[in-house]
Amino acid sequence: MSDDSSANDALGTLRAAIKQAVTDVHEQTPLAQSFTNFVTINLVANAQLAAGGTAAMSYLPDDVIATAEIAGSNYINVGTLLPFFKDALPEIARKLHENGKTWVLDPVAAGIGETRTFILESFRDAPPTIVRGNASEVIALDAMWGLADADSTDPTTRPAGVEAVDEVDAAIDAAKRVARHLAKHSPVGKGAVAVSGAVDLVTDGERTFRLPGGSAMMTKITGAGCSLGGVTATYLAVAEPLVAALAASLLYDRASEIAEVKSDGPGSFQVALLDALWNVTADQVAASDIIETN
Ligand SMILES: Nc1ncnc2c1ncn2[C@@H]1O[C@H](COP(=O)(O)OP(=O)(O)OP(=O)(O)O)[C@@H](O)[C@H]1O
Ligand SMILES: Cc1ncsc1CCO
Ligand SMILES: [Mg+2]
Repeated sequence: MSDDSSANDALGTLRAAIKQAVTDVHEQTPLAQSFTNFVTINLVANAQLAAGGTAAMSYLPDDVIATAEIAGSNYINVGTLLPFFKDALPEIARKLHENGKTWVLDPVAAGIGETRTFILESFRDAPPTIVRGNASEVIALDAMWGLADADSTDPTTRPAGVEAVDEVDAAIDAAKRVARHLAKHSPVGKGAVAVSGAVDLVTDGERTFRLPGGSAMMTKITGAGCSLGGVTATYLAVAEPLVAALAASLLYDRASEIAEVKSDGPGSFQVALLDALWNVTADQVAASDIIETN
């Protein structure tokens, strides 16, 4: 840990809140409900359990809205789309908003296809509390919601399937704009954006942090990002958005480092990742490198 001394107090407060969030999840086993893709649904639920929370997967609006009454937070991931999602997801977002419920969005493959674009655009005025995506997805969402200045363009950006083609740093300005937009509409008055990659980036629109570490093996299993979104919702059940996003991303970085050492390829890596999510301590998460940036 090598924090700049002038920033020590603020970072110290944040570390204490991160440690508290990890501890609270283990002590309170909060439920985070997920409406998530069919590729990685099992990993999402298992990762939420391994982090200390509980899971429930729902798809029909009345079921999602009823379950949200007993859940601490919620998670929506648009990775795989079915015809009814086009009506269901805008309705679910609107009702979560009306009912003052917090939720995390993973805008998987943002920018691809009319249906996905329609759904993601509908979230603009009933937005999530946290967006967790890769750089390409966050850049696409910022553009879709029209948050960028009219004169700023990013010619390198294009839809990227479910994998990122953009570097995390290319998404800093977009992430800050999206975070400020989320905060404006948030039921808890605050929002956050987590951009994953080799060095993760987390911002609440005011403060921005780089989180180094993790494992490149995360890109060799499916659902590392999806399950990180689910675990972010687990933490959002007990903590404010910035703390939840930081705690989840840091837990994933520490757990994936341990899993890489213990495993022998993608199959055993996924198993080792679940074990490590379970075994990493609140102190280990809170002691991680956190680099505040502009
Ligand atoms: N090159 C890398 N080195 C270290 N960690 C990485 C690297 N790439 C991704 N990660 C980690 O993997 C996790 C998921 O991030 P990633 O950017 O792969 O999400 P994603 O593209 O949405 O994944 P998916 O869609 O497959 O679920 C994060 O914890 C991130 O820190
Ligand atoms: C592979 C894949 N396809 C749709 S969602 C998903 C999981 C990773 O985002
Ligand atoms: Mg993804």
